[in-house]
This record gives sequence, C-alpha cells and structure tokens, in this order.
Amino acid sequence: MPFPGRNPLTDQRAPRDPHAFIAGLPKAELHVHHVGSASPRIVAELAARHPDSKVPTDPEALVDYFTFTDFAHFIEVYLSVVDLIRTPEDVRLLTYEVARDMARQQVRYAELTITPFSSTRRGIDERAFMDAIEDARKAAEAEFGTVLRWCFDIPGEAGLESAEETARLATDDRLRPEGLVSFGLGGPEIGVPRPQFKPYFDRAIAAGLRSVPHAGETTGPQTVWDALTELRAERIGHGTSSAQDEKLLAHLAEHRIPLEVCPTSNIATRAVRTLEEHPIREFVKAGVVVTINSDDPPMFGTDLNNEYAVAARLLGLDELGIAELAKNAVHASFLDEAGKARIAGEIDAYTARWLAP
Ligand SMILES: O=C(O)c1cccc(C(=O)CC[C@H]2O[C@@H](n3cnc4c(=O)[nH]cnc43)[C@H](O)[C@@H]2O)c1
Ligand SMILES: [Zn+2]
Repeated sequence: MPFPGRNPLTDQRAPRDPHAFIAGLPKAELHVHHVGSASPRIVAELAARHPDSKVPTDPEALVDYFTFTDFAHFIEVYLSVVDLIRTPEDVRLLTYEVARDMARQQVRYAELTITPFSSTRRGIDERAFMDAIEDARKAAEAEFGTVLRWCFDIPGEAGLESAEETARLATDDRLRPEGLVSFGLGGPEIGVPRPQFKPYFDRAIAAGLRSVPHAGETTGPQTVWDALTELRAERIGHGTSSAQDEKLLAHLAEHRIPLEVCPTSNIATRAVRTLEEHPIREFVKAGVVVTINSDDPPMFGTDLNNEYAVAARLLGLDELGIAELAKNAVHASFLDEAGKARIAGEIDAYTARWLAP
C-alpha cells in the first residue's frame, strides 16, 4: 500500500494521465477467451491459410464483421473464427500471439478460457491440442514473461455431450495440461439452465479445478444464484444482472465472490445498452469485489488497457483507485500466494514511482 490511511476506492482526485498510467501498470486478467483474443492480424493470417472460410482476410473488413446485432449473432461470428483453427499449429500460433499481445499491455498473468470441445469436435487430435497450448504457454512465459493458466469451458448450448467431453479432457490425468486451473461454462445462457451442469462441475472440482462459470450475462440474477449454489462458483463471469437483486449483491460481497466485469463486451453484445447504464458502480457501492477484463478484445474493438480506462471513468478513479482494481484481479486469481504477492508488489512499486513528486 503506497499511501496508508487512504481509501483508494473512495478518496479520489483527478489522475494526471490515466491512459499512460494504465499502459504501464502491471496487470492480471481473469476473463479472456482464447479464440476471442485473436488479433485482426492473426484472424487474417488464419483466414488466408483456410480460404474456404467466410471470415474476411482484410483486417479493415473485420471491423464490420465484428459488429454484432445481439448475443446470438456474436456467437455465430465467434464460431466462424473457431472454424479457422484447424491444426495444432493454428492452435499454437494463436496461443503464442495472444500472449505476445498481453505482454505488450503489461499483463503479467492471465487465465485464458479455452473451449477444447470446439477444437476436438472439429477434428484436432486431443493430445496434439494439449501439447500445442502447453508448448505456447511455456514459450510465452520464457520469452515474454507472461504467465498463462487455462480455464476449460463447456460451450453450454452444445449440450451435455460437450459437458461430458470437457469434463473428460479436464480430468483425465493423461491429457489434462499442467496449466489448467479452472472449469467454466460459456455460450448463450437463454434456454441453457446452469443446474444441468452440476455433475460435470462436481467432477472438475473433485479433480482440484476451480469453478468459474459465466452467469447473469444475458439472463437474470437467478442464473447467478444457480451458478453459486449448483456449480459452486468461486468467481462469476460477468454477473451483470446481479445488480437487479440486492440480496445477491450482499451475498457476493459477504462471501467475497468476485465478478469478472467486462464493460465493453456487454455493450458490444448488447447485453447492456450503454456504458453509462453499466452496473459496475452498483457493484462497487455494494462492496462486491470487481475485477476488470476484456473477454474477446479484438472482436469488441477493445483491449485490457481500454477496459481499465472505461472502468476508471465510470467509477471516477484516480491512479490509486485504478491500482486497487488491478490488485483485485491479482488477489481473485488462482495464482499461488507468492505469485500474488510478487505482482501486487510490482503494482504498488509502479504506482509509488508514478506518484512520486
Ligand atoms: O463448438 C461448437 O461446435 C459449438 C456448438 C454450439 C454452441 C457453441 C457455443 O455456444 C460456443 C460459445 C463459445 O463462446 C465463447 N465465448 C466468448 N465470449 C463469450 C461471452 O462473453 N459469453 C459467453 N461465451 C463466450 C465460449 O467460451 C464458447 O467457446 C459451440
Ligand atoms: Zn466470456
């Protein structure tokens, strides 16, 4: 804590240059999707490798292609990019380049959500898939210093077959990658009730994985309750609709269940109408632990630095407030205590240097 006695989330003053401060701030990211992080350059390169795809090869045309009418349209476009990942080399390239983009933003640690079912059902050998992500993870840590960990998520709309396959890939000792720390649930929520996935989360938790389902992104607060009570969620992906239920906010605050907030994503998928209407202020006011994330950054025309700038504006934060948000992510991560202390220390040291007269 560089300035003891001051409450960083309430005692605010105008920051000197928030964008420059955020750009150099060491960060952790907890909610970001593997395929959804493919930069326009990587999408264009993959589209050129596989010319039968309808995904544009021109990075400029991708801006239009990545404009979504609603959440269902977003998932349709997302799956067209998933269709571009066809070989283990595609998987390795994507993973390694995503880490490079993270390192450029001073991301020291990220939990990347990967949907192995989508790749294995498209014909990528499961062993080769695991080797490709692990190979990229080790190279990225050695070359960029960014530590990656995996969250394997069930694409819920693909049904219980996808849940069975994801649980198998995540818990089979011969396949399970070293970097795997958590188990998730993604895709559309409407018509995909969370409780049906309980047995698969039970298996993953018994195998030592942490529970981090998406919930309350496109449906109401009951979905968040279901994620907590049935799937034993330790963090909630989005949780946007929690703001509609005071008891739920109090529960999240009391039990220190962090929300993985992704403001621009919620606007891009039209889950929330405008940034001004985003409930992030209600979350902070209720004492909920808020972490800031980018979800599918190039698809939503954003990056993690921009999400911090958006959050700082909506919450009226100065540098100490922004640093506090960054530390929330570190403490809510599944890093070991020594790793958390190292990144939190880096954040404090950077902030103190920035604020030094
Ligand atoms: O892979 C398939 O064949 C397949 C078949 C049916 C349905 C699906 C999916 O629903 C895949 C969803 C996919 O979306 C990812 N994702 C990325 N961003 C978000 C988000 O903000 N909220 C929810 N899901 C998101 C998720 O990780 C899944 O991989 C697939
Ligand atoms: Zn997500």
